[in-house]
Amino acid sequence: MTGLLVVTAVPAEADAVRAGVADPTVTVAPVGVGPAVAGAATARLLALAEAAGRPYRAVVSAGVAGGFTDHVAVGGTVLGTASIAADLGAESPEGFIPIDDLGMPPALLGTGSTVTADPELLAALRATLPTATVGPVLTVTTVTGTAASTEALRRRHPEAVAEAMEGYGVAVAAAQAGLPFAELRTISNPVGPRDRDAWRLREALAALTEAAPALR
Ligand SMILES: O=C(O)c1cccc(C(=O)CC[C@H]2O[C@@H](n3cnc4c(=O)[nH]cnc43)[C@H](O)[C@@H]2O)c1
Repeated sequence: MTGLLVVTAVPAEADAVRAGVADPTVTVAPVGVGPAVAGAATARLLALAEAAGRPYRAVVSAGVAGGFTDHVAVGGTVLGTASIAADLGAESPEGFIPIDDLGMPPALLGTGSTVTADPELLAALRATLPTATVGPVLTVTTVTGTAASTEALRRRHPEAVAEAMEGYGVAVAAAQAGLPFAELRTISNPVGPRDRDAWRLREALAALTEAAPALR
């Protein structure tokens, strides 16, 4: 039976998702932190399943995230409409230039800096998680930790609801395998100046378990 592949960064997130998933066809795999390792590991899992004659039918990147608090509170649940590689591009004296605007040949860009969530998969998740906040989720390779970089991200992506470190990488792996993709996050901390005391990891992992039955 083909199933859904849910990838998390760390084992604690995978355990939280498994604790709530009821569907036996769902596979939950912790694949590592950051878009490169998560993307490569997801691509490998998809290829292995395909070679074994049991291809996955869709991929979800799940885990905790920082929330843009004008959109979502700590402890809240987020569904991504798109996963955006927010720091993929070039700096300039005039500001950040996304990779899409650097004039590269389209064949070198792949999906560009944005992968849109699969509309049907997103609609199914929204139907079972009606209170989730819905909007773009940024993928960053450096956790935002100053007021200035938070403001810069907000200016460039006013609709973004959260930032995390894997979604875009997982999304590219899914896109290259021709599979539907979505991102599900629960908020462990506000995006803003670094403050480890503001972290609510336990609450975010509990919220992940509560959201997990939607993964089916
Ligand atoms: O030491 C810190 O200041 C710090 C702040 C936020 C996150 C971290 C991590 O090491 C967690 C990375 C891990 O969790 C996801 N995540 C959670 N919150 C955020 C965030 O605000 N910005 C980016 N990623 C976040 C991420 O997907 C990673 O898997 C350390």
